[in-house]
Amino acid sequence: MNQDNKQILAIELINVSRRFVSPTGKSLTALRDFNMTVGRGEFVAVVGPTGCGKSTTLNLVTGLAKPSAGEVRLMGGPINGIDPRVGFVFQTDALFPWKNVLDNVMSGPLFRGKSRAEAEKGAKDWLARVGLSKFIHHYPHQLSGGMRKRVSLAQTFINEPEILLMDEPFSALDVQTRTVMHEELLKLWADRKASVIFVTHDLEEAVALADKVYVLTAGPATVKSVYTIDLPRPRVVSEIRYDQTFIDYCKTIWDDLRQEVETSYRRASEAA
Ligand SMILES: Nc1ncnc2c1ncn2[C@@H]1O[C@H](COP(=O)(O)OP(=O)(O)OP(=O)(O)O)[C@@H](O)[C@H]1O
Repeated sequence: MNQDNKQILAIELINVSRRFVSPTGKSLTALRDFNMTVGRGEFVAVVGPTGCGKSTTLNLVTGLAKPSAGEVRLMGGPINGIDPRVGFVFQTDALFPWKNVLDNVMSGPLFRGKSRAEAEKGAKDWLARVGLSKFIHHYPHQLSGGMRKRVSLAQTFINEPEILLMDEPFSALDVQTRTVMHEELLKLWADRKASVIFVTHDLEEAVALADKVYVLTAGPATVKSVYTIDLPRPRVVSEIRYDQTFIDYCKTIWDDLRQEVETSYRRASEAA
């Protein structure tokens, strides 16, 4: 990558608004004057109260949705539909239940025109990296939640995404498995340094993983504050939570986020 390319931002949301029309015909503004930038290789986490507009932000970056106003840019250019440079990991697995683990991971490269031999070699390599070599002939229903999530990571990383969008990918997992998955994700990410937007409700997860944490306001979401997380890498997620700097970041950001969470709850109870 030459110097000029490095300076081009991976993702830009510039003065973006996104409005929806509800089934009753009422207009709802989910995002308002929203600005966000993600540099090349940067890991950005997004936190905000429930229903504020976090997933809507990701949908705009996928190209599945268009902004009502403003502009979304990827790698310095406009978005034209679904971009092959973008990978996704969501809360629910996108695994094909009728395919075994190997075939699930091979499906992306095959779709992108790789030969069966190449796809199989790549899939086996990635499954080894996520510790699932012994399970390649298993079907998704024969795996634990953590193992399925590992398959999802292999399925995503095999396509070598330059941009990785993650929407609460680990929220359905138990606490211990989540910590293991955090470590795995950071290891996979460190090798290739995709540019990441990671949406989560879990502030500690955001601080442990990210270079920057965006705090969103209660809906309509706009950016309330951006924190740079100056914790050294590589990070050991199971230990970082005892680090005083980590605790200080969590406290400071929670003070900021709590006001928005309270606003959101107050509005919900007024509406009820
Ligand atoms: N397709 C749609 N049509 C109408 N309203 C929508 C649509 N998608 C989202 N919304 C509304 O936009 C707002 C933001 O939704 P969004 O899913 O982005 O929030 P979120 O922060 O990701 O929520 P959560 O924290 O619960 O996951 C919500 O009020 C939601 O009801």
